[in-house]
Amino acid sequence: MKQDKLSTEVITSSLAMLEGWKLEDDGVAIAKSFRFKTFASAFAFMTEAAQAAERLNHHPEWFNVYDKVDVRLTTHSAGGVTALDFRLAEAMEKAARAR
Ligand SMILES: C[C@H](O)[C@H](O)[C@H]1CNC2=NC(N)=NC(=O)C2=N1
Repeated sequence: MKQDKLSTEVITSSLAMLEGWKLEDDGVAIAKSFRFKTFASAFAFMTEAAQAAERLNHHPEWFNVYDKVDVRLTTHSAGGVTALDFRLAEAMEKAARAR
């Protein structure tokens, strides 16, 4: 399904409902740095997030070092932030809460 780029207003109000997510790169992406207790927890989070990404057919850019996972979400085909980025962000919040 073709995703439309969200307006800055919609992005800002959607971000207000998510803990710790920020607009990045002049509004092209949303990002969060997750911190876990151990590498095992961080990797379990990544496994669950990867399964959500496959279900949504929407994939994160991320970088893991030990207990930290830096996530950047953008919709490559739209060149900006779409509703899919927020659906994946919500799935990641749920996965992080389960750790
Ligand atoms: C062919 C496939 O549907 C596309 O390449 C999907 C896969 N995952 C994706 N993930 C993200 N973040 N942006 C995309 O544009 C995108 N496109």
